[in-house]
Amino acid sequence: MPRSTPKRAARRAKRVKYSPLDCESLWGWQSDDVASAVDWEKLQKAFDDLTAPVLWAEKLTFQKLSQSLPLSFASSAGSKMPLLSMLGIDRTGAGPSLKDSPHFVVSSALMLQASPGKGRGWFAKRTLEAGTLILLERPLVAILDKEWQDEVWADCSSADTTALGIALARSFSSSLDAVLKPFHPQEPTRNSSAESEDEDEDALEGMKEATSSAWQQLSQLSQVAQQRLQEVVRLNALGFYTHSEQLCHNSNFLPLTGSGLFALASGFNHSCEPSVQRYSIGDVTAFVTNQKVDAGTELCITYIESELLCAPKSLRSQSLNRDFSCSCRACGRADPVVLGGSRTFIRVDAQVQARLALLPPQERVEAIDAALEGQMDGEEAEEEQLELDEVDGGEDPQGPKTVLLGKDAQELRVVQAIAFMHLCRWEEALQNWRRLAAFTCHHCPPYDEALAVYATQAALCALEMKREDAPLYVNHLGRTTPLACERAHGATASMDSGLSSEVRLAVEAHRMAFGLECLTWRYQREVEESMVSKEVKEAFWSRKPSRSFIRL
Ligand SMILES: C[S@@+](CC[C@H](N)C(=O)[O-])C[C@H]1O[C@@H](n2cnc3c(N)ncnc32)[C@H](O)[C@@H]1O
Repeated sequence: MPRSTPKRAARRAKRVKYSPLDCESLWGWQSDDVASAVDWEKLQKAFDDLTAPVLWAEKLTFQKLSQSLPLSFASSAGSKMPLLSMLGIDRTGAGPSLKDSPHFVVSSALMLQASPGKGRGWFAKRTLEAGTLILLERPLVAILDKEWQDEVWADCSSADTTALGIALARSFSSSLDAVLKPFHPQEPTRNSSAESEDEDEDALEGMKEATSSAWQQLSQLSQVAQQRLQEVVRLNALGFYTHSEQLCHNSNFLPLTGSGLFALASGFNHSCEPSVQRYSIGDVTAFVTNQKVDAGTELCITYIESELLCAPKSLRSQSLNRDFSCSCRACGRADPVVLGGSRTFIRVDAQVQARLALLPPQERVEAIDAALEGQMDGEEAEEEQLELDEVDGGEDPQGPKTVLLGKDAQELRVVQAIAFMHLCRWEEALQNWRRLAAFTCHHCPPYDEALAVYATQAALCALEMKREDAPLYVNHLGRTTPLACERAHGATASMDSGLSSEVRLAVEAHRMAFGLECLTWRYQREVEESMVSKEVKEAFWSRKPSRSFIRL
């Protein structure tokens, strides 16, 4: 794709109108029960309206997105809270003129307090059950990835935070100090550059030119203010990604991927064993406990991709790349596999997956079998030479030189499971989905969203197998006659006991990952675009147990 020149990018940036935001006037809702306080129907309808037109993503900007998705209340139980009061900051003005649209809904069980060795952090005031929605927040400012993808510097590793920094400076130019006040770091940190050594030099140069021209437009920003702003963004920005884990249609929502600065959520510290996970609907980001959290315990999220949490410690810390080393329980344990020195990692990224997807399904199945046995050739795999820190036990001379990390094996098994479904090999597909789910249960944080996705696909395959076995069903490749439909309904009633466990697992995993029951609207396209038959899709929805079914 042709990249625009820095001059053109700067001209375009000039045209975008940023409305200044003032933290004094921002407010939200504090409630004992966040999930019941929010008007989900309204949010879902607005999301559907936004994404329904064929070219909905054309010209979509963060500003348009945030204006399109309302955060409103279904119940009036709770109280209005100014943002700054939530952050424990005294307000200077005569008092906020609270604007109509709220920025967050936060649980009354949350408390921001000092966390030894980490600055501040969010703690639970009372015991929280797993699957509790504790915070729903939209960013103070954000930028969609598609808004800077044409820039010359788009390939630099810190491009997203640079873009966010510029957007922040433009939005808050009049009151930047006040806006940045609550954010870490209060003092400049040493490792202020996140640029990696192997960056493309042209891209880096382009980024420097473009950003310096953008900063020049913000002439009121002193060098010190610029540095503070860049640090705040680097250490607090959170990515958002709508429907990230979904397999069949996740690319439909790629334009909703971006980075934002969240005033309340930036109080969460990192752990490689996080007790809180997050998901987004556009820029509205939800935080949910994934385990029971006792009163007085700190609530942590992960700053790295959740798939990487099962990778060796040294890889986790390379990916973290912040102003601290993690000393969570997982980092205190020795890695189960001894790795040291130089290893070639087979990296299964989106390009590798796309290349595999181009193979006919049977060849794809075979290529992945070979890859899982460590025989992936350079055509299919991106190889990456990584120097690992020695971990306990030193280097194992017998150890493999080529390593396929668990998270990458997972990616391959997903592609293979989909290939099995293409081939109507439901039993093998089911085994893959179950294996994926089992790995997620053992190695990822509890109730990772991936589990809900794998369990959904497993349930669909199980239904499909049952359907093919049952003589009363017509083959899905043939036509369904009214008689067959009638008989099929009789058959599905008797299938309940055997299959409800697969479907129930999917529903339960989903309920816990999201902190609410939104299966139908969140997973509709995932199920609709799955390769199973129409009857199975209908059976899946009709078998969805009611809430009373679900043990929390
Ligand atoms: C988004 S802020 C989190 C809130 C921050 N502690 C505060 O006081 O505002 C991120 C910063 O918190 C600190 N931090 C987060 N997790 C940490 C951890 N596990 N150990 C030590 N410091 C941590 C680091 O300084 C990091 O750059």
